[in-house]
Amino acid sequence: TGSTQPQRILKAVQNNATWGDAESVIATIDNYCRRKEWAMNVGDDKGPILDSVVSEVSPKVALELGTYCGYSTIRIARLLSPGSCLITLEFNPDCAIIARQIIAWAGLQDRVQLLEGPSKDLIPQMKESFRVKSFDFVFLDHWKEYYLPDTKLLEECGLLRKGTVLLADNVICPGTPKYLEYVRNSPRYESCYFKSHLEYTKVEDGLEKSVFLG
Ligand SMILES: Cc1ncnc2c1ncn2[C@@H]1O[C@H](/C=C/CNC(=O)c2cc(-c3ccc(F)cc3)cc(O)c2O)C[C@H]1O
Ligand SMILES: [Mg+2]
Repeated sequence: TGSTQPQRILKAVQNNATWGDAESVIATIDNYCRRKEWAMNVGDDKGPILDSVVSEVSPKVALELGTYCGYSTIRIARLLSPGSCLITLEFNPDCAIIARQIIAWAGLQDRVQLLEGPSKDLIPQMKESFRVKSFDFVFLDHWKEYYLPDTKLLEECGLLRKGTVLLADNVICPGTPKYLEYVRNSPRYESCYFKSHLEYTKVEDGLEKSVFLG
């Protein structure tokens, strides 16, 4: 039986990246996915936009929906100030086990809490079980049809506060029409679109930044 894509990405990191060096892990994954095997990482075109929004918000408590191999987890966590934390949700155990190793290779395991399970089960546990008051920043990059229901769930659970920034990947490709319609038309959000490209391609894609107004 062959290897999985996450296993191959981990091997590339172990063979090419410097232990404890997040930048080298990011560069290794981008090189591997651009030259050898496309993978659904936010990538090196949209990545700097993610970086700039995270740096602007400088969140104390951040949430990521959809870890996959941990590429965007590392992009976000490397920018967090000490004492801040990123909670990332992943329901596929095979992805989770790989992501934990890639996050550790980058030396960021102390700032990241990877929780295994579906977002709809984990989000309602955030206050009681994970002692989260509210999130300062949320990165949405999981199955696209879950962006809208999970945003509504975050609202209902009181996990968004005045000024919380939501940043959504893939609003053009594959596309998240119901989510876009919601955040662009709801009076409770101030939204803007950052045009870019689908990772490792020339296809248009972009990130939607939406500030919750309370
Ligand atoms: C509900 C829920 N809870 C927890 N983890 C969840 C979850 N839904 C997915 N996940 C986890 O996130 C990851 C899934 C991410 C889904 N992302 C995608 O489907 C995705 C797809 C593309 C894409 C674009 C053009 C093409 F031609 C083909 C693909 C590009 C991207 O950047 C993507 O994020 C892995 C999965 O186990
Ligand atoms: Mg994506």
